[in-house]
Amino acid sequence: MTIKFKFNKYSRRFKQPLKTHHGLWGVREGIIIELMDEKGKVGWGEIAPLSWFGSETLREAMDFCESLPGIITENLIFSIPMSLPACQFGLESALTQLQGNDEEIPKLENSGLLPTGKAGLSAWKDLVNRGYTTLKWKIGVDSIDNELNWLEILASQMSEIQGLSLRLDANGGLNFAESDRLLDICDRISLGDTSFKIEFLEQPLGVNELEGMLALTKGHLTSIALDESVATLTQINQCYQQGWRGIFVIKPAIVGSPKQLRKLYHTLGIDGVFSSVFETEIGQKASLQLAAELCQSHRAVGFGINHWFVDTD
Ligand SMILES: O=C(O)CCC(=O)c1ccccc1C(=O)O
Ligand SMILES: [Mg+2]
Repeated sequence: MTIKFKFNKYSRRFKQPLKTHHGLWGVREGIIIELMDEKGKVGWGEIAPLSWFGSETLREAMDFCESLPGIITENLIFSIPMSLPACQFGLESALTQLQGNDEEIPKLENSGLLPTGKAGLSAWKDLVNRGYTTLKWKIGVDSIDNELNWLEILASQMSEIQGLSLRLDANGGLNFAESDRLLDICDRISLGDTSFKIEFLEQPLGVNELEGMLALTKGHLTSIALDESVATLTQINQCYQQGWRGIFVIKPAIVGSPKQLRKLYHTLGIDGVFSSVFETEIGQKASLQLAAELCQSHRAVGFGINHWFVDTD
């Protein structure tokens, strides 16, 4: 079976740049893949690299696409190297759609992403009005004292509505002492309230500080989730081997081959939270199908990001 291969670069602007410890991000660029079989059936896929998170760069993904012939095979798709994880995802999910193995977009509980910093305080209510009960707020950007103050305010405001929970994402921007202090406060907030919970703290320390994060899990009630440390399948495996049994954030669009992710997920039996990389609807659909298939927990997925784009909502 031969498959026609086409690709197109896209660019989408955010209403406001996303502020994280990695800096400001204002435009999402990626590649849309179109595969066509001999009968003219089409399958769409998306390559949405995030090089500051550990995937290949957009340039490397473009070079790879430009190196491919106009007619490819299934074999080629399953031989894309591990060094191009976003390309593995994009072409494999396009193939899945071409072969008709994709289903409807499943309805999963979603977490809404708040603007970073003080802006989160005036934005949470709007997201709750849109139906979100889990929200995520980025930290590790301002001074720890400011952020801890805002957290106390945000938590006390949110706890006035029954059944809400909050995720914190430091994007590796804290040190051990700051994380320890923050976790103490999170524990106290969650213990003191029967209805409001801080679900987890995501990636408090840097990518290579697994030992510190293992140490932080001891002595705190609040869970820790790895994100940047487990951006790719290789990293998931390494962190598991080094003893991580906490939460793993899985960003399907950059983690690598869906086929290999299925295998690893089942072998390790991990507690995963599936999350977006600001991909388009095409990448989101393929990611959410994987989340619905693999995720056994009742954790919300992190795809509440469409309100960030200029051309949606
Ligand atoms: O996970 C979510 O809930 C939203 C997505 C998100 O936070 C994110 C989106 C793009 C790049 C990095 C991250 C991140 O989790 O750090
Ligand atoms: Mg994160």
